[in-house]
Order: sequence, then C-alpha cells, then structure tokens
Amino acid sequence: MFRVNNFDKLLDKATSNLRLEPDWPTILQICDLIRQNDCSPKYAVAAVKKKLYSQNPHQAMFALLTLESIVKNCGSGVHDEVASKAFCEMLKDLVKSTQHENLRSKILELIQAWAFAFRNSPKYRAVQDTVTILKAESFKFPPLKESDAMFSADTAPEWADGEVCHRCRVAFSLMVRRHHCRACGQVFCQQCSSKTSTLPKFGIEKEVRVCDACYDKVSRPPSS
Ligand SMILES: O=P(O)(O)O[C@@H]1[C@H](O)[C@H](OP(=O)(O)O)[C@@H](O)[C@H](O)[C@H]1O
Ligand SMILES: [Zn+2]
Ligand SMILES: [Zn+2]
Repeated sequence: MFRVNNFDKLLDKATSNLRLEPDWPTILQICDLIRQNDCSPKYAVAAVKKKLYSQNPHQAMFALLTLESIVKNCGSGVHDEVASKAFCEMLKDLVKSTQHENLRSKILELIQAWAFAFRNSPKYRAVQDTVTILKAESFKFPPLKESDAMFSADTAPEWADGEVCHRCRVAFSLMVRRHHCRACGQVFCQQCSSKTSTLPKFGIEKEVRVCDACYDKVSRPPSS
C-alpha cells in the first residue's frame, strides 16, 4: 500500500491550497506513477475526483489540471474512467453547480477536448453525449484547440487475460503463477518472463518485468 500512499502524498502536494501556481513537476510525477502501474487508473481518478469538490477554488482548479494531465499522458486505463457515464454525469453536475466561472469553463474545455479526442471511440460516447446535453442547455464552450486533444500514444499496453502462457502455453495454476509483460501486455509464466527492463518509450524508468521476446527487442542495440 506504500506506493498508493506515495500517490496520495503527491496528489495532496499538487492540489495544495497553499499554492497559487500549478505544481507541474509534481503533476508529472503523478503521471509517471500511473504510467508505471504504481497506481491504478481507477484509484487515481477517484482520488482526483474527490479534490474537485474542494470548497477551495484553487484546490479544485489544481485537481482539474491534474485530471487534464493524467488523461493526456496515461492512456486508455484513465480514459475508461473519465469517459464512464457516472464520471461524465458528475462533471455535468459540477458545470451546473460550481460558483466559480473559471472552474466551469475549464471543465467545459476538458469535456469538449475529450469528446474530440474520443470521436472515433464508440465506447466513450458518454463524453460527446455530455457536450450535446450541455450545449442544448446553452452552456458556452470555449473554442476547441485541437492540440488540447492530442494524447500521448506511447503508453504501455493494457494487460491481457489468459489461462495459459502466451509463449509456452503452460496452463497457470497454484504452482504455475501468471505474470504480465509490461512491454507487450501479454500474460506469461515465470520461465518466459523472468527478465526485467526499463521501458523509456512508455515513460517507465524503473526495471519492470518483460517477456523473453520483448527483452530481446528492447535490449537489441539500436543499430540493428
Ligand atoms: O501472483 P498473483 O497473486 O497471481 O498475482 C499476479 C501478479 O500480480 C502478477 O504481477 P507480476 O506480473 O508483476 O508478477 C500479475 O501480472 C498477474 O496478473 C497477477 O495474477
Ligand atoms: Zn511460459
Ligand atoms: Zn512482451
């Protein structure tokens, strides 16, 4: 649980109401924790959501900026959370209930950017539906900056399910434990995923478990 507390500490720091300016280094550290699977997207989004309700408008705004960054940098695990019906409903209610015009316009900006970014993903249509509803209720959206809807594509793949090792096909059991390769997301036995590597392309700076095939790929000298 230490790692999760580490996340909580960073989030408290990034949303401290003692600050007047955003703490971008801490916000980026929060993104790294999620990208490295040190904190689950579900836990992270739920924790940021709580800060959106702070009575202190600075704290709520810093939470929105943190939310914006993790959506941009942490990939589909976070998108699944923020594009859920419940989360969109929560944002719609906040747009209607907040007393602070800057919070309202920041939320409208985010929902609009996400709707554009997810425009080809039917499973995220709750975001577009929310834009449609708020427009029908005469909320004014800021001009869309397409750059706001550019999300980093280079995040580690989601972990696959599987009852057998993706490489040697051995069946998992109490004795044959299941593991995941952080580079390809596939499921492996210990023998086929006994090596570790950093994965800088995914923003993973620490050694994480990778399968033999991915190990060969990432440790091959760049010349070949
Ligand atoms: O050991 P378990 O209780 O079975 O849990 C497994 C470990 O958490 C593995 O982590 P690892 O890949 O870092 O080993 C993970 O990849 C598996 O999906 C989990 O089932
Ligand atoms: Zn295997
Ligand atoms: Zn792999």
